[in-house]
Amino acid sequence: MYGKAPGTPVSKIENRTPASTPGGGGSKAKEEKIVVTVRLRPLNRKEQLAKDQVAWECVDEQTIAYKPSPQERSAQPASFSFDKVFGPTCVTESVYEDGVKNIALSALMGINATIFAYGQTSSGKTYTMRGITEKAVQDIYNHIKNTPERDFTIRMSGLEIYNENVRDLLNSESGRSLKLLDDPEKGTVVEKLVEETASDDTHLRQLISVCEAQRQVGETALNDTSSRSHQIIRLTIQSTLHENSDCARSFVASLNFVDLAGSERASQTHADGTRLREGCHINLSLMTLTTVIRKLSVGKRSGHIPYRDSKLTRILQHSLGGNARTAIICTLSPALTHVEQSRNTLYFAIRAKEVTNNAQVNMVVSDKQLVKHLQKEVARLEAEQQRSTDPSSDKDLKIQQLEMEVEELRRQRDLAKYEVDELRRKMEEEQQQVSSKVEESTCPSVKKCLSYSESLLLKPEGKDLKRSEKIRKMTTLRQSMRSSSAAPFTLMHEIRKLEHLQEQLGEEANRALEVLQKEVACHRLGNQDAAETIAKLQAEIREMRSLPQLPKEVQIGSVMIPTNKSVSANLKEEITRLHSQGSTIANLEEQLENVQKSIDKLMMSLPSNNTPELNFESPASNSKSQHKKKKTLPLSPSNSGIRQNFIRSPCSPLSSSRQVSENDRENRAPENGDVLVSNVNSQQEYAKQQTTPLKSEECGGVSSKEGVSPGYRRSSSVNMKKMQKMFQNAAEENVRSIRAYVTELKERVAKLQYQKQLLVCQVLELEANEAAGYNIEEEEEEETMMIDPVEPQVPWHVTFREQRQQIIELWDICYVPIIHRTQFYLLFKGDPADEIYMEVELRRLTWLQQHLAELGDASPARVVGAADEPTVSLSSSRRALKREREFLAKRLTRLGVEEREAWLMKWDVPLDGKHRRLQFISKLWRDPHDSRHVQESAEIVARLVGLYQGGNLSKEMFELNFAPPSGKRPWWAMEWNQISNLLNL
Ligand SMILES: Nc1ncnc2c1ncn2[C@@H]1O[C@H](COP(=O)(O)OP(=O)(O)OP(=O)(O)O)[C@@H](O)[C@H]1O
Repeated sequence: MYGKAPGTPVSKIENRTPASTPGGGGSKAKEEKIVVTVRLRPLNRKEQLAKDQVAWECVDEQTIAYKPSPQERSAQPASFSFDKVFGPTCVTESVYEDGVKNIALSALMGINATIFAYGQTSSGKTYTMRGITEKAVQDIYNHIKNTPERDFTIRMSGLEIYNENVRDLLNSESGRSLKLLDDPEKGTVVEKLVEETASDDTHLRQLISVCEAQRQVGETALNDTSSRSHQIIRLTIQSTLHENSDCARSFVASLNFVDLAGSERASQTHADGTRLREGCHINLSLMTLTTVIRKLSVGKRSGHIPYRDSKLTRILQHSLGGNARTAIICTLSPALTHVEQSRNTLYFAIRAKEVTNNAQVNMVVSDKQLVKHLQKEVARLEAEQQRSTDPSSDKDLKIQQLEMEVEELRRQRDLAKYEVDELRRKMEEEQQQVSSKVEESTCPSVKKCLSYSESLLLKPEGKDLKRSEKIRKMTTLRQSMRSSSAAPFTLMHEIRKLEHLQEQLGEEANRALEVLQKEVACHRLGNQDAAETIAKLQAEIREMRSLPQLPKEVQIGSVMIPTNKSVSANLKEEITRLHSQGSTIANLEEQLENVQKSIDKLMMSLPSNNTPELNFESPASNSKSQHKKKKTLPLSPSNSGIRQNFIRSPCSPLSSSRQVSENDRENRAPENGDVLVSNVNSQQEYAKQQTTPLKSEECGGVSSKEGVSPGYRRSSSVNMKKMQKMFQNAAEENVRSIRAYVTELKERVAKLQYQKQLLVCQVLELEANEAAGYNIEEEEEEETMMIDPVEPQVPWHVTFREQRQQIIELWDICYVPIIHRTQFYLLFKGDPADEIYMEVELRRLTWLQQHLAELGDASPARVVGAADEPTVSLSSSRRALKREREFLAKRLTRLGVEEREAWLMKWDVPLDGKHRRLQFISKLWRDPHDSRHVQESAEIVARLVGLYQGGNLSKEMFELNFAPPSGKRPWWAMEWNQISNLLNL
């Protein structure tokens, strides 16, 4: 998973700075120099036994200084400064705490981190990295324990690069070399590398120790357990806020612990065979690492950075000038014998200090998290929209209120019904009493009056009886009654009043029901309970209204108004009794008023008052059956014209709205209520109703025929069925529109969801493109910068020294003939004009070294198209070098005896040895890390081959014109294009 982790899927990364980013966190990518620390170990046992001297001392917490011997006059710098320097007495815990902890723990916050140990063999890299890894694991799990709000996942993998082969340390049995793949999103990926998820810290430690056990270790002269490979332990740490949180993103970062193999000299490690080959590979990759660091140290625009020249730099590309925080611990041996190696390590460290990284917080959104988050969001939006548009919650409340109102109405109705019954009963009793009394003592005039009245009431004139005549007769009757006695009239009046009250009550209840029904229909569509309640209530009210009314005909027709005093007194008594019932009536009125108020309140609470007009027309064919209903349910509002004069709820808006003007009443045909005595069953009445457009049906019925005036229509009776139908239709329409709206809302939510997904996809695509674009740009930049390099910040003489050192080491590794070395060494001494020669030599050697490392002792390659060109392989080079040394040994006589012996003594060659010359010559150019030795070797070789004589040294001999070779030349003197051919580039 190497590719997965450092380059956490680029398309899913978002640059964010969490509140608690270690190291202060910056916005987006944060530029930061690599942190470089130096650790000087104590002299080890071998060094102590060899009575080696301590060559270095830690001057302060940031400075390490070379301690030259009194007789030594070195041109090399004496002290070096770094972020932190740890002396021989410092424990690993301090190195961790003060040097790398901060960087290691960045990985917990989504920032990639890498910790390297670099140094010569046996300087203490493995020793240091073990301790550092252990401390970091401990801290990581402590952090996890103290951060319960996040879920952490730690995956671990381990690999080693041995002889430029990548091996899986968690799956070493496979034994095969893993391939490196280039993923445009993830960077370099190690194919099929095993990655284990650590269940806890103990498990993680076990996994790490498995890796360490699998690592290639060998014995060398300097270290019994020398690491022969570069080891990389990688932890991938991912953390997410808990499920219930709204955050859909996770931090993800990799933390690399890199224990490099030590740089070493074959002569010091006495490497041979396998060790020599290992050393060759180790040095090659360390050389590339050095070159990468050197190039990065002068700025990323300093040209091509050769990450791809070694597997180590390829895998760690992110950590070297990329998206990671990096710490390098350079380990040093204090021994004087290793001073040159230590110095080289310090030069490397100084370079590394200049490298800038761009670490950023890596956040990923997993598909699962994204879907979950979007689902939540959609649900939230749906709920929000429903709340704002669908009044169902209010509706429920209103339905509840309505149900309570219905209940209250029912109660009041029962009460009213009971009181009406009571009244009716009492009235009947009164009636009987009065009748019997009147019969006993009726005077003829009264009888006449009553008979007149009776005839009037019982035999109505029909439609040709003019209203004015009727009124006139009524007035005459009343006047005569009044003149004879006011009591009977008052009684009659009271009776009418009572009757009217009853009717009014029914009417008001009827209206209330209409309103209620509308309400319920509107607010609780399809609510069976409410519909049933209403139907029941309606039936009950019908029943109440169909109760035998105060029988007007009988009541009035049989009344014999008494003329004598006793009768009058009796009547008065009765009237008083009736009056005493006023309170009952008042109660009724009050109750009605309450009902009215409740209804009014309901009306007010309606969302809108645009109640449909009750304008229903019935087909004529229905009129007969409707008429029948009318007989039993005479309580329609249209019947209340005159009754309004008796009782009116003064504060009822409904009542007032239904007021019919006196003129209207005068101009229309008489209604049921207009006649004092009516036989609604009579054919006449039936016929009258059939022809009167104003006739309407009670409770179920009709209204009128076509052509009636709107004003009248409004007051026409309500066809309940039709009304129900209409309400039902309206309700269905409402349901339809609400459904349509809900569907639209759902569509909008779906669209929103889709748009969101689209957006996420676009963002991912954009990021991917950006990542790809960045790489292209980077490549282009690299190309451009090769043509137009930016001024290096490091002074030329420093660069020159480093390059020369690299060249010298490469000569050694590649078995380059020593005469060539000598010539080059003596010619190029740091003149700025030499830069190009240095660069070419370095490149040429680097490629040769790589080629030789790959080829090993296999069949030598031949220059393409040139059968007579020299061939190259490690063994052939070694043989050629041997021949050259033999040649030089013969020339040793060119030195004077004295001088020769002095050299032999200086280089510990016995003066009387049989092969002393060859022995001496074999020591030439043997230690590329010892500058004094290199200098002396060059001087001697120059003397032996006469390089100083005749000024035969010319820079041009190191041709740069890349022209095809003329004639045979040694392979090491080939031009660049020849080497390219050789290497099949
Ligand atoms: N700071 C130290 N204090 C005490 N002993 C140390 C210290 N550093 C290293 N050593 C010891 O020195 C020896 C060599 O150390 P180590 O194996 O870590 O070196 P190395 O740099 O990893 O070598 P190589 O590159 O050959 O693997 C070991 O025995 C180790 O215990």
